[in-house]
Amino acid sequence: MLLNAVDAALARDMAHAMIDGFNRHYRLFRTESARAKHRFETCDWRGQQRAQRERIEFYDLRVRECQRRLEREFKAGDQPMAVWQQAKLNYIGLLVQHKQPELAETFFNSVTTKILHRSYFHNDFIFVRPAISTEYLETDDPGAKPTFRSFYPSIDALHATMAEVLKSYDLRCRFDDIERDAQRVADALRSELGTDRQRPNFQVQVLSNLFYRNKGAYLVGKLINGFREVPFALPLLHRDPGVVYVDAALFGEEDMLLLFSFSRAYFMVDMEIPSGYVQFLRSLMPRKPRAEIYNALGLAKQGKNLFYRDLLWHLRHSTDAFRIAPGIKGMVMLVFDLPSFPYVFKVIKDWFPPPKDTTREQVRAKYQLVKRHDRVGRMADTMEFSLLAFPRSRFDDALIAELEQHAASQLEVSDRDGDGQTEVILGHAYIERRMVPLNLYLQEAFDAGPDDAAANAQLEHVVIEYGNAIKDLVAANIFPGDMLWKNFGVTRHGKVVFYDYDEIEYLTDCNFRQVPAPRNEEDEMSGEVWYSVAKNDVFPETFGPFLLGNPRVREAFMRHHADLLEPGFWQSTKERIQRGEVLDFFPYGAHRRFEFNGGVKGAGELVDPAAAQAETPADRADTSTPTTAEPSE
Ligand SMILES: Nc1ncnc2c1ncn2[C@@H]1O[C@H](COP(=O)(O)OP(=O)(O)OP(=O)(O)O)[C@@H](O)[C@H]1O
Repeated sequence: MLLNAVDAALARDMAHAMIDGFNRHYRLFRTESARAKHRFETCDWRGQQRAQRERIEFYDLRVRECQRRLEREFKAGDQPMAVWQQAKLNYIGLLVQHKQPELAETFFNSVTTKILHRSYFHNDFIFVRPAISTEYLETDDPGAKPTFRSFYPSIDALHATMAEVLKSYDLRCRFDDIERDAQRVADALRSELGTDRQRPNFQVQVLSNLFYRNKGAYLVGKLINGFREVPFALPLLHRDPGVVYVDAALFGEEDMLLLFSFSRAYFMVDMEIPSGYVQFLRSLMPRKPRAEIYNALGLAKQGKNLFYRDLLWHLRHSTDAFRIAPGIKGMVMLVFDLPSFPYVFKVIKDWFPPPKDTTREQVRAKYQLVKRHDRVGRMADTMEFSLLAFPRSRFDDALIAELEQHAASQLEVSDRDGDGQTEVILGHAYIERRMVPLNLYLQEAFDAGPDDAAANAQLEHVVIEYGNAIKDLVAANIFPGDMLWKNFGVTRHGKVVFYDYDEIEYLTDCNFRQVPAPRNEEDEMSGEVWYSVAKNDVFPETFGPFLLGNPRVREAFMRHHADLLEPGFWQSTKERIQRGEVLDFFPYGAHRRFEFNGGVKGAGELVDPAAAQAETPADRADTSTPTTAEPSE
């Protein structure tokens, strides 16, 4: 439809206002991410954590600002479809030379749906698929570093190249001993190559900016030898304030997946061309969806947008049915999944049976707390959706009955968009990665019987992991509240991760108490709690009966984690946090540290099985082993 001159100018101005809004957003996002370097250099750990938390809010603030401007200056909500269509076309024109076109498209969607959602439920104005390609995008700024850089060492002089690489980041810190670190990294790289001979195409490629998270900076790249590519990441830590060293060399897709896990805080990286970073990272982790990579880089809305596209695509190419998730049903959350898709969908129930004493708002606040908190590799990240629509034909009847019974307020079964298909529309839902519920995982080991060595090893491993998960959460100031096995899941890497957030509290808000001695025989024989209990009182000695009914589990647990049943452990951790200690949680075990094993991958596992399991050595070794996570103050 042709627009008159006034409307054409309006559409053009709307597109400009929209891109101004996005550019302001990305400038602030990038500046905050770039400042991570200075915070790392000056050991400003509290500042780093604060910035990580606060950056999460940036997007919604900028979307609201832009929405207000469009409504105020252009009465955008009242404009006819033709103006919106033209505004979108103009916007596409503005993205042709843009360096973050995919993010700008998502921003357009966010602002547009906010303004138009009341007027048009079904609208054609958003970017359902990308209009602008991000392929081969690179910086035009002659002074800027490209997204990644290549170095061409010889296999025997790898250490010299690695020293050059380490220096190239211009960190305003002194390396403790750069020659030693470069040598260690070169040795580790060579040992990864094994007996492979050097091929003509032998190079090291590294992303041009470091990845910052909490107390660490990570150099990410790959070694290429002929057709073989070895992904690697080098964690840099401070030995003393201002003196840094390379703590370990992480290799291969599995190590990268742990580094970029959905259960950790988002990285801060200064990226002019985020799609270039994503593409490079994807070459290191081909099985990780791009949605999750964007998430890990703190670009959560892009992650969510891509996830939703992946979900629609998956639905289009699968035929299985949504079903109630395996495991023990929640009292607060109704959980379902699609067997062919590796995520679960969680809807808050309309009411909660006793002893649950919470509200929908409180549950949402707890999920929000987790989103903003450092998840330390032990809490699953969630994406929050409203008005999620699925074809009714993909739901089994038992699940619909369950939704009608427990979450009717969130359920609509209708053909709202008038396309002739009945849909299930959920008012609000969380989506998170699917894991194997720990109770089911343990049951498999029980079913195999006590003589099955593999099952015994599996049992021991997850019991150790379970205790480690709790200790990590506790060190991060999180009291999980409900620690039953069913509230934890086991990831593909055998890691135990917590996912039930409705009862979590800050550790510092809890009061850990010893069970008082019985006053008389009546107290002693009483099956009831005879002593007074205040709201946030916790009695660690009472955990045992709930958790350790199975003798095999009990035996393994008591061998590794008996301290969890003593109030002293909890109290002393609480005191450390109250003293202001900032602990960090590193995405690799103690056995991977150069100073622990000389940098040889796989060595050390035999030295101390418990430490080898541990990904955060400091926190459970607060007394003995050298640590990677040291208190900052
Ligand atoms: N990420 C996940 N992967 C696999 N299964 C999951 C996941 N999250 C939840 N579940 C399944 O759904 C069940 C209920 O989930 P969740 O613990 O979040 O609900 P809840 O209502 O908060 O539980 P509770 O009654 O213990 O408070 C779990 O016991 C588990 O079986």
